[in-house]
Amino acid sequence: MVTELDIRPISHWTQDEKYPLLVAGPCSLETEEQTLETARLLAKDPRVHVYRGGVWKPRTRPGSFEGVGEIGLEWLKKVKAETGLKVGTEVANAQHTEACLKAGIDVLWVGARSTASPFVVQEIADVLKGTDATVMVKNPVNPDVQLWIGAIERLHQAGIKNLVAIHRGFTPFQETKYRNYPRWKTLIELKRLLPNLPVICDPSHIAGKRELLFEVSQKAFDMGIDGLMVESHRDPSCALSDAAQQLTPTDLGSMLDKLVLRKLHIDNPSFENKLDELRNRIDAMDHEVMELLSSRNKIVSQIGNYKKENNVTALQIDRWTEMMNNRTNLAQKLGLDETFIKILFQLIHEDSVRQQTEFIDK
Ligand SMILES: C=C(O[C@@H]1C=C(C(=O)O)C=C[C@H]1O)C(=O)O
Repeated sequence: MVTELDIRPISHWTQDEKYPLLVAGPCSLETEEQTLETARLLAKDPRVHVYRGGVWKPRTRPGSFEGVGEIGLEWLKKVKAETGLKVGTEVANAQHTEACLKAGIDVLWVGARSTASPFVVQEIADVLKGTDATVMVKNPVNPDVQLWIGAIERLHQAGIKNLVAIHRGFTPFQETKYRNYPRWKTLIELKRLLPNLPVICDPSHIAGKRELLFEVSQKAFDMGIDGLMVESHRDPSCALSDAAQQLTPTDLGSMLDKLVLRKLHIDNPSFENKLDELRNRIDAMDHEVMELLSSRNKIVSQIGNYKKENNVTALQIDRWTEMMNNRTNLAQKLGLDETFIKILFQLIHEDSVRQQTEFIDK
């Protein structure tokens, strides 16, 4: 179900119509000096809106650097006073949230592990009730769009209107080149279900390494993302957390220079006309594809009928294997992506078998 939540655009709280939103800063605040020096370097770039810095770090296993705690909020206050940047940090419970409200932290975000826990999100929302806080919600660690939406709804029910979702990738279940694999189809689904929710991308947690940051960020802009949250440290080689994925403020600037920003729409009638013409052709083709699928289905049910009369199984594994080989060869010849064709025919085949078993067992 598509829901129209009363969510404000990012420009409402950044007071800046110049998209995209850029949130940058170290993974963790380590010392007052590191906090301020990194902030001074980042503040030189007018593209940076919010200075981020982790104060309470949710670490996978105990024993690693778990953040400096509340003293970090004092350092963020100094950053705000000195540079004029908005400041933000991650909150993972009611106590963190209260401390941030007291310190006047402008932007709070809920981390991926917290988003996965409705109790945690609710406790944060309860503290924020009645405030005009700005809250960003990272995707849960698993690609569950409803859980992500649920967290956003809990905050919205508490009256929070400055909401932003952050795509930071999902925990991989097998070896991938990413630390957390990006799953653009989950993002597309989120945008479909909550059309007015701004969404930004955290390429640092997706990439896990500096070298991949550019390609992930560009892909995010190609998908129409509203901004980026990027980890940046004055000297990443000495960072106490996420050393491999942070950029110096200078390298962040160079990366931003190279990124091509794209708009959802442009005001150009001849572009619109050409697009309409091509989209009409796609509509006609999709129509034909569906008519062909419907005709295919009729043959599948005729075959189902014969199978029932002759007590033959619905699933015919030899025929299916032969078909798969034939379809993937054809995909190659036609320049179609083999994996896509495999998945497409798996779906078609699954549906045929479902139809036939339902009919045979009736
Ligand atoms: C249609 C049939 O039944 C099943 C469905 C198939 C299909 O959708 O093409 C192929 C093999 C069978 O597993 C058939 O036996 O040919």
